[in-house]
Formats: sequence, C-alpha cells, structure tokens
Amino acid sequence: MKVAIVTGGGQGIGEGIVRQLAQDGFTVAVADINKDNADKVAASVGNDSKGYYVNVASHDDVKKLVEDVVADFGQLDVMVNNAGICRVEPFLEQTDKALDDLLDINVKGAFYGTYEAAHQFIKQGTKGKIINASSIAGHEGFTPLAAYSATKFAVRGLTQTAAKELAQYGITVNAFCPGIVLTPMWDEIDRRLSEINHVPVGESLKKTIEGIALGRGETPADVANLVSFLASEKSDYITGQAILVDGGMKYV
Ligand SMILES: NC(=O)C1=CN([C@@H]2O[C@H](COP(=O)(O)OP(=O)(O)OC[C@H]3O[C@@H](n4cnc5c(N)ncnc54)[C@H](O)[C@@H]3O)[C@@H](O)[C@H]2O)C=CC1
Ligand SMILES: CC(=O)C(C)=O
Repeated sequence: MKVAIVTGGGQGIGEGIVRQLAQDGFTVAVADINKDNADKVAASVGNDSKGYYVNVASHDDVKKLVEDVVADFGQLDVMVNNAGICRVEPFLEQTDKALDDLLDINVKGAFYGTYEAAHQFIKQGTKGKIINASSIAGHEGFTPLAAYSATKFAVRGLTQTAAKELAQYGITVNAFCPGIVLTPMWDEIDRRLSEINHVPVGESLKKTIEGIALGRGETPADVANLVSFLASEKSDYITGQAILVDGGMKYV
C-alpha cells in the first residue's frame, strides 16, 4: 500500500485530504501539532493510518516525522505539506510575532517537508510526489493578509524551484491554491474581520462568498479532489504548478 504524509491533517482541509487519500488506497500518516485530532482522524479512516505529532516549524520534528513514518511503513510515496496558519492584521498594524509565526510555519514548514521528502524519495530510488499548500492569496495579495499572502507567494517560489531541481529524480512538486474554504481558519478570519471592520460576525464571510462565481463556499473535499489527482499517476506530467481550486474567484 502506498504511504502519504499529510501535515495539518487533524482538521479542516488536511482532514479532507486524509479522508480522500485513504479512499484512494493510501496508508496516511496524519501529522499535526494537535496529536489528539491527528489520532482521531487517523483512527477513523482505516488502511493502518496513524497519527503523529509534528510542529512543522521545527526542522528536527519534520525530519523525525519522515524517519518515523518510514520506520513504521517502510516507504514514503506522497508528502502533502498542508499545515498552515493565518493571521489577520492590517498592514500598518503588522506585528513581528505574527510575521515570524507565519514565516516559520507556512514557509519554513513547507520547505522542511519538501526537503525531507525529497531526500527520502532519492534514498528509496522511487519517484515521489510533493504537494504544497499555497492559496488564492498566493496569486493575488489578499487584504488585510499581507504577511499571510507573502508566505503563500513564497510557497509558489519554493514549489517551482524544487520542481526544476528534483525533476531529474522523477519527483514532482506542485501546489494547490484554494479560495474560501469553510474551515476553522475562515471562522477565525471572519471573526477578526468583524472586529476590524465593525460588522457582525458572519457578514465578511457572506460578502466574500458572493464573489465566488460558482456561488458557494469551498469544502475541504473540493480541495482534496485536486490533491487526489496530484497524488496519482494521472498527474505525472505536471510539475512546478500552483493550481487554483477556488470556484472561479481568480482567473490567471
Ligand atoms: N481555509 C481557507 O480558506 C484556505 C486555506 N489555505 C491553506 O490550507 C491549509 C489548511 O488550512 P485550513 O484547513 O483551513 O486551516 P485550519 O486552521 O482549519 O487547520 C490547520 C491545521 O494545521 C495544524 N497546524 C497548525 N500549525 C501547525 C504546526 N506548526 N505544525 C503542525 N500542524 C499545524 C492545526 O492544528 C490544524 O489541524 C493552510 O496551509 C492554509 O493556509 C489556503 C487557501 C484558503
Ligand atoms: C485563508 C486563505 O488563504 C484565504 C485566501 O482566505
């Protein structure tokens, strides 16, 4: 059975990806800073899937995660660097703490995951697939998310460059770019926007959803369908891409 790691797999988009990859036949290593959630999700999907603790901001943690998964299951085939955070701060009120946390988790986390997975694939002598979480905010700056948007543009840069350098090993590196996904992350974005703009909770999300051509908010399963494709042989000739899955918000 093929083995996939999904970071941030304990809730939201990551949980949706875990469920889809398990349906596709993968054993899934559900890795999250919230180990209880990771364990619960892993136990519910079968295929010997297992929960792991990881803080993706720590290179040592990510290295150990890959080592532990290979020790448990003998190989790694797909690495999904999904874990990420969002901080809603108007540009002129940006705090250093939020900037550092965003860079550490969203950028360094994806970097460490790509690096460690690539080394493992080369060691195994197998082709492998690396799939990173970017965003619609990695295609166009999203206000008031300057620091967050910067991290998602950075993930695209990492994805393109790693794809070029790793192609010689048969490793593909791509990114998924969701729009407005109805997860705890957007609950918090909406709450912060209501504070900043003095509007009722729920109104910012409703207004944002009105800008989606397909007329509804996105589900984790919508994102997971793209990740399923990118994790499969059907995507073998695609690398270095940052693919929008946003219901028609952004056209490139
Ligand atoms: N929700 C949305 O509308 C969008 C989300 N994204 C991206 O998709 C990814 C997943 O987002 P959501 O599921 O919405 O977020 P979420 O906040 O609902 O879930 C994130 C998961 O990552 C875990 N996590 C956070 N920091 C971690 C760390 N340092 N190490 C390991 N795990 C950590 C959390 O415990 C949680 O289980 C993120 O990279 C996010 O930036 C991109 C575009 C839109
Ligand atoms: C959280 C996120 O990436 C957006 C664009 O809402």
